[in-house]
Amino acid sequence: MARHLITSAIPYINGIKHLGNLVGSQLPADLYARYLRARGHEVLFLCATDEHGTPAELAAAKAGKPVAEYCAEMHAVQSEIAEGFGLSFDHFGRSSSPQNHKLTQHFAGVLADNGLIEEVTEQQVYSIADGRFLPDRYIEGTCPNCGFESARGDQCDNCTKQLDPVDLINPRSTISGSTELEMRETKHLFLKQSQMKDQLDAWITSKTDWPVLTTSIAKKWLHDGDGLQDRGITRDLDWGVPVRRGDRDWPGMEGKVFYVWFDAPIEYIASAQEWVDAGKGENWERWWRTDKGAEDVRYTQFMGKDNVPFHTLSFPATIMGSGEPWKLVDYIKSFNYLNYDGGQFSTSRGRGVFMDQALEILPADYWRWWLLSHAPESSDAEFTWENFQTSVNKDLADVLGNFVSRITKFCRSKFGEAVPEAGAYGPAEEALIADITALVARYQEQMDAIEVRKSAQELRAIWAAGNEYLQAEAPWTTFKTDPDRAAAQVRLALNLIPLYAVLSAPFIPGAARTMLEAMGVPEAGWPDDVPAILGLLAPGHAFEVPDVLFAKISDEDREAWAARFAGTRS
Ligand SMILES: Nc1ncnc2c1ncn2[C@@H]1O[C@H](COP(=O)(O)OP(=O)(O)OP(=O)(O)O)[C@@H](O)[C@H]1O
Ligand SMILES: [Zn+2]
Repeated sequence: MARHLITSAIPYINGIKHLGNLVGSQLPADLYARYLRARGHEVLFLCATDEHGTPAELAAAKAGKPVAEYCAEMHAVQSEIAEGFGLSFDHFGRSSSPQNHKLTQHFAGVLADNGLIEEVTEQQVYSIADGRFLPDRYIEGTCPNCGFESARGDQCDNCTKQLDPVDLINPRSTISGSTELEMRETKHLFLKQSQMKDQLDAWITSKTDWPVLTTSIAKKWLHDGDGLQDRGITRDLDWGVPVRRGDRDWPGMEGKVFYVWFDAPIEYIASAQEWVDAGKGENWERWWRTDKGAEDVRYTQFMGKDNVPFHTLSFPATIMGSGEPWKLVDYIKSFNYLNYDGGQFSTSRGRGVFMDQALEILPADYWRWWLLSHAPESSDAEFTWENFQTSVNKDLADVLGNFVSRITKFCRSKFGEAVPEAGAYGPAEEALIADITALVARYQEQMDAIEVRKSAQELRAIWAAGNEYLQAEAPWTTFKTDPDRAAAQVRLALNLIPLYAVLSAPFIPGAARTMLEAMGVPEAGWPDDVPAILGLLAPGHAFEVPDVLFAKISDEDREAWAARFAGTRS
């Protein structure tokens, strides 16, 4: 047994996540966590909501709520939807937690003590009416390029030109509408990542088994242009972790908060503290401190490609720069993007299918299966309704669902709802057992390597082997001439159901539970010994024919959903 710490990139708080977010972070992390637990390992699987920053303030303002209240509500919403998708977090924390405030301030303090923080004076737009500095997104004006009147300080949404707030004609504050703006000096803290470039480079270079997507992004940031740059880690905002140097004030930094990307990864650690403080576990340090028991922990992170620079460079710079014995990540599994029907998923534009809507349409397992079996690993992937319909109908309904339904119903009609006793296994059965044993070994190999699509392929092959056996041996035909032989065939096929359930549970936990309960073995464990597990259901063992595991998606449903999700969410 090993100890595995698993974290998923923490979803941003400003709305319900789409299927791209899900497959790019939380879902594959859940797959891996469920698999490792099933293999008997000790797992701590953490996630949280990422709650600070300007977009949270803007979303709260749009909803007409104080930002703290908005975040608390959205956290509850995301938490419930995560449960709906079967995401098996040990804790789903909040980056706004007191634990994260304290830890973020602690890291800033030790980084400063180690000479890795620089105070930089900059010019920034200040709104006299609002009494505050304005982040770029809080300034609007006329685009100097195209004349669009609502261009933002960072970009014009009309002509897409990247802007600086000083470029805008007639700039105004989006908070008050005031045009009384001026440039003022403000001080910010910078993390001196450039000083740690060689150390980070050597560390990344040593990770020869990491996905190329992960290391190539890290190398690009390390070496492109002028190389790794220092990074501003503070902002002039109200909402966030107040800048303090450990538990001391930070002169000159009053009223400022840490930049959201500084405190968000620290929440991975704080979430473990929250987990203990919520009474769900003990001793978080044995997961996070190599001087306090974490030296044998294997730490795996999951995220989409845009998060890679922060996890391969900025967060490790924080950890290494602290000089304290915190656990560094051992493996970063990153994903390309899932696109939606010829375009991008987009939260801000409400484009695509969102997690709450998905669950309104179909149970989580349908989505989990499609998303994981089409995970954007080696390249971007695309969700289309045709592809979704085809996969669900073929893999889930025709292969797995049909197998379970066919054999349980046939047994009930000829032998009753108990495993038949007569007959002995012959060469066809021995061959199937050998095949399945080999396939399970391959499936485990892919799961161990976190090759998500390949794992799904191997699992599908295991399901298909059972179907092919039934097709070839046709117990319904055998029964007419040799009922004892048919009994033996049915016995083996019934025994495949718990095996399928346990192997499939990381992908489709709901259907797996239904299968195990129907077969009367709710606690069946991982098939470390496949031939032995295929004797789990002894002759006479009672079962029930389960309800339909997976319904087929009709053309009418597909067309209706495609139409419903063609536009944007209001
Ligand atoms: N289309 C996508 N496909 C796969 N992963 C994605 C996609 N979009 C975002 N991600 C990943 O989802 C995780 C959660 O993202 P987050 O909540 O920060 O939203 P985001 O990156 O702002 O995306 P969006 O603005 O589209 O919601 C991150 O790891 C991110 O890399
Ligand atoms: Zn413009």
